Amino acid sequence: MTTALFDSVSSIDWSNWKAKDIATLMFIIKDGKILLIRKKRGLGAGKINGPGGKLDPGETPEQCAVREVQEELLVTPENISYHGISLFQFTDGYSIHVYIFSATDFKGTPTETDEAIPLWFELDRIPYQEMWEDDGIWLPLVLKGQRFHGKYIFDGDSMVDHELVNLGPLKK
Ligand SMILES: Nc1ncnc2c1[nH]c(=O)n2[C@H]1C[C@H](O)[C@@H](COP(=O)(O)OP(=O)(O)OP(=O)(O)O)O1
Repeated sequence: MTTALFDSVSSIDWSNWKAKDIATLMFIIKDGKILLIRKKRGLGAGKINGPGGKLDPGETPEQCAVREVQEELLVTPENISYHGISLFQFTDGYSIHVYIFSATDFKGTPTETDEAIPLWFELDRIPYQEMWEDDGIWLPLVLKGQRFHGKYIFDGDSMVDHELVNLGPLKK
C-alpha cells in the first residue's frame, strides 16, 4: 500500500515549497468577451484554458505571459494587470507555480497555431466544465478585477483540496 504524500493543502509546508515548473496564464478580456484557447499540447492538452506556458530562463513572468500569447495565438496583449499566483501540487509529486495576468486590449488577429485554437466566450458563458477544475474558483475573481493567492492539490485531473485568499482589487 502507498500513502499519498500530498493529500491536503494543510499537509504541505508551503514556506519551503518550491515548484518543479514556473508558468503563466493570460486572459484577454475585451468588449464583454474573454479570449480562451483549446490547448493542443502540453499539460492540460484538450482542455479549454487561458493561453500560457512555462517560463524561459531569464524571463520575467509578465514577459513569459506576453510571449506565450504571441506564440500560441499570434497576438500581443496590451494594458496588462497582474492578479496573483496559483500553486499546484499534484499527488504524484509534480508541482507548478502559475502567475496569472489579464489584459484589456491586444494587437493582431487571434489565429490557430500548432499549440492552440482561439475561442471567444461571453463572460457569462465561460465553459468551466471543459476547463481545469480550479478555474471556476478563481477565474471569476479575474473577471471582477481582484487579486488573489491560491493553493491547490490535484490527483491527476481531479482537485482534492484548495485554499483561495482574495487579496482585494487590482492595484492602480
Ligand atoms: N490546474 C490548472 N488550472 C489552470 N491552468 C493550469 C493548471 N495547471 C497548469 O499547468 N495550468 C496552466 C499553466 C500553464 O499556462 C499551462 C502549462 O504549461 P505548458 O502549456 O505545459 O507549458 P508550455 O511551455 O507552453 O509547454 P511545452 O512547450 O512544454 O509543451 O497550464
